[in-house]
Amino acid sequence: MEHLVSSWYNDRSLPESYILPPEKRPGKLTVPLANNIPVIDLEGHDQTDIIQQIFEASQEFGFFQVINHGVPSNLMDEAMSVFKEFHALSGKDKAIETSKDPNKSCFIYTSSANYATEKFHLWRDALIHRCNPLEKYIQFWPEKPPRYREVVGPYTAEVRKLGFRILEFISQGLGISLGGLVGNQTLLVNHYPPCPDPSLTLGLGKHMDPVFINILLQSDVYGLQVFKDEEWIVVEPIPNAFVVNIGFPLQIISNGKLKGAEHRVVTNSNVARTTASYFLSPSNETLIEPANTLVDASHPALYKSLPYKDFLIKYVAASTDSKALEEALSTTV
Ligand SMILES: O=C(O)CCC(=O)C(=O)O
Ligand SMILES: [Fe+2]
Repeated sequence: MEHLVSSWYNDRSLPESYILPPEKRPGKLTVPLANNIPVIDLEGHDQTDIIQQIFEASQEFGFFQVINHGVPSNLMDEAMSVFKEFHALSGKDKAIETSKDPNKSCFIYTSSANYATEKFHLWRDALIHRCNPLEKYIQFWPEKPPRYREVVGPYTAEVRKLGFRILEFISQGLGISLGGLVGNQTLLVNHYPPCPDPSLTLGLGKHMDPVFINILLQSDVYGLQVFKDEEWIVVEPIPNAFVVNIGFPLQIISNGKLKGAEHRVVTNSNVARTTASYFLSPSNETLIEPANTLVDASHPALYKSLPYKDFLIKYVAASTDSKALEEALSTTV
């Protein structure tokens, strides 16, 4: 675990292997707050209104935030505390706590998971584990910090409910049913320590998520940005909100109606940032293809059809280059 950024970053300048080529550097670190992504109140409106707002945000931005979403705020705070405590453990403890499953349903990595082969590294450590069914996977989760399982069990159960509820709203907006297509449900706890030079590196490079949706707890530290109309816009931290984003498989299934938004994470030099992504992914056999009901003579299928497991192979091959992925899957090139 000697490579984990949190094991060595203190008092060091940025090692060369973290310096991005000029065209990949973050550029302006302060980006405009105007034109920010929509904040949707899940309590304050009738269902039709909520569906409409989610649909419009998913079309225009591929991103929105939700408030009054039903996940208790004390559970969100406690989960964030244990996530931070986990990343504050020694490298040795983190290695022990994430090696309980020989099938690797829980593990820790740094940068992009291709540490050994990548051209440059990213300023991030990540804990990842499966969440559902809970009885199957919880035995492989960390036992340090001592409250990890006790807090993260109920937290993931609540976020899962919220995720399915949002997927149902999206289903209704599209007129198709997505809930039955969900396979893996995964928690990814990202940690970005304070960085000696945020202008030269990134926490996460520009990417689209290869999942249906991500329900993100982003804490109170800025860092997440969305690429829209050739500009980076900030996803402002809002107390007790979740950030939701649409992944590329939903862009395909919706035949381009919804947007699998590109996003990235910038670092900062003052404080550590910890975030937790809860991914709802399609099952391996799900055909990732434009839904029949969304294809007609005036809306031809924009994408080829392939099972999710093969989609993932193409996703990995494109190595976060969304244009290459679009080209690999498009019917028109
Ligand atoms: O840490 C963040 O703000 C975003 C994380 C993210 O994009 C991801 O986990 O895919
Ligand atoms: Fe992401």
